Amino acid sequence: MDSNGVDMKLVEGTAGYVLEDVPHLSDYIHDLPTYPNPLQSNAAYSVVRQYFVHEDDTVMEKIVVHKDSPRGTHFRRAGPRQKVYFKPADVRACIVTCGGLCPGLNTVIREIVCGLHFMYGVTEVIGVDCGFRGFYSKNTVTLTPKVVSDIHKRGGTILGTSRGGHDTSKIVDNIQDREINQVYIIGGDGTQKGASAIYKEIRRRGLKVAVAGIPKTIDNDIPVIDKSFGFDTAVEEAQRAINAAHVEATSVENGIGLVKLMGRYSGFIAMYATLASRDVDCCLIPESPFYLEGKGGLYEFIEKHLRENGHMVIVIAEGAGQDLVAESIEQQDASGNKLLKDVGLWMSLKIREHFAKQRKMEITLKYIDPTYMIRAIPANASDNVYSTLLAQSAVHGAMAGYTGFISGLVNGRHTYIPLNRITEKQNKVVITDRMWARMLSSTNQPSFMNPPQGTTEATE
Ligand SMILES: Nc1ncnc2c1ncn2[C@@H]1O[C@H](COP(=O)(O)OP(=O)(O)OP(=O)(O)O)[C@@H](O)[C@H]1O
Ligand SMILES: O=P(O)(O)OC[C@H]1O[C@](O)(CO)[C@@H](O)[C@@H]1O
Ligand SMILES: [Mg+2]
Repeated sequence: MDSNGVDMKLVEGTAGYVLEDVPHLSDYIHDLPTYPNPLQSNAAYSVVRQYFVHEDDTVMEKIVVHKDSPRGTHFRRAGPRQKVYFKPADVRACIVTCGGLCPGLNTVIREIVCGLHFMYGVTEVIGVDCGFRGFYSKNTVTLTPKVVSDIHKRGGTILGTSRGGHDTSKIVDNIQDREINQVYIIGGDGTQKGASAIYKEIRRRGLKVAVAGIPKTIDNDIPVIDKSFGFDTAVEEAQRAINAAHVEATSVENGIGLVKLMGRYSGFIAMYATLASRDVDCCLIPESPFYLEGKGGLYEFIEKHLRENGHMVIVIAEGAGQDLVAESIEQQDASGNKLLKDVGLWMSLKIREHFAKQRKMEITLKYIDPTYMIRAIPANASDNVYSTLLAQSAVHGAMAGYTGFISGLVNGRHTYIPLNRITEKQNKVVITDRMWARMLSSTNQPSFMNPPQGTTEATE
């Protein structure tokens, strides 16, 4: 049993080989008919040698091994199978998008619709309006290749999205009422927990409905997968804000450019944007606590840096330093996520206040908050390709009868990962790993490891 009380499908082999397999409709519905995969007669694919994925193909989770290491955990390789468990004419698919926006959402929607249509001949695809609650409180939209043909060029999601409103039983009732038999759920960690609940309820009711998740998270906080779609686009867009901060900071005496980037619990966007830019002198993320006052603190670093260089750029992830920003009431959004205090604004006030009080140095600070600008844009070329492949993998998986899975990239290979595996924990920057060290050595910022006594607490 996993921590959510779901049976894990483990297959063990020699030398410590473990396959963490994904559920299949035939696990709980017996004697399901199968059909030849229509791709066999598809003009585009029929010429491709070994187009179908071999039953036994799996992908290793850890690829750095020692001579005597066990072979370890593997995931099923994604891709089309020889046999499918749905007759195309019988498929009635739906797509829903939940949680915050992310570049590439429309591409995933487009490619699920086009993949189903052009690869499998499925014509009935509906879009659920505005997230999970759309299953029972909104109308649906019909999705055809024509409707979605150019949506990948637009940011956001044409279906709309929302937080909260997940009522498993009502959602599954609706799936049953509408005779939907493939559910594609695009969203982050919360959404995939919702997808897992839907899958379990569908299985409890014994329905022939495949549930496929496509992980979406601009924060890159989904574990196991190499990275989430839209992440690169967001990092790229963040460069524009950092460049502006740099231009502002270098154009005045003792200029400071402060940029706040997304990252609720995970600082990947801030870390990668910093590494990409090289103009950043200090990067602050939720995983690495910092302090302001005293020896080794942020103020000391700023002062020293300004004296030596005359300007500086600071990038802060929205979830960083939340313990420092004093406020009494903790608030949550509709999904139960902690509502963050505006650390960027707070920090800009604190730095200004500190230097004004100290009277040693006059500074000019410009605060740039591009929060929503980095996620409300269309995917760049590489994220478009990535989103396309994730969507196609999800379609192949659902057609092959797999369920309760997400399609995800593991060590550069497309795989099917059990839903429960990615909802158990969040992916975070490990500050004892080499990537954080690379980042620190690019900025030369303090590690903030040894706060002097009495300076770590909220300062107001
Ligand atoms: N534990 C859970 N069980 C069932 N549904 C959940 C759970 N957590 C969240 N959800 C539902 O999933 C949807 C999206 O959740 P949330 O707002 O946390 O965004 P997310 O998918 O984590 O995306 P992101 O955080 O990247 O914006 C909401 O409709 C919420 O009700
Ligand atoms: O304002 P919203 O839509 O709730 O989204 C903000 C949150 O969404 C995220 O981008 C995750 O999708 C977080 O980084 C951020 O805290
Ligand atoms: Mg989330």
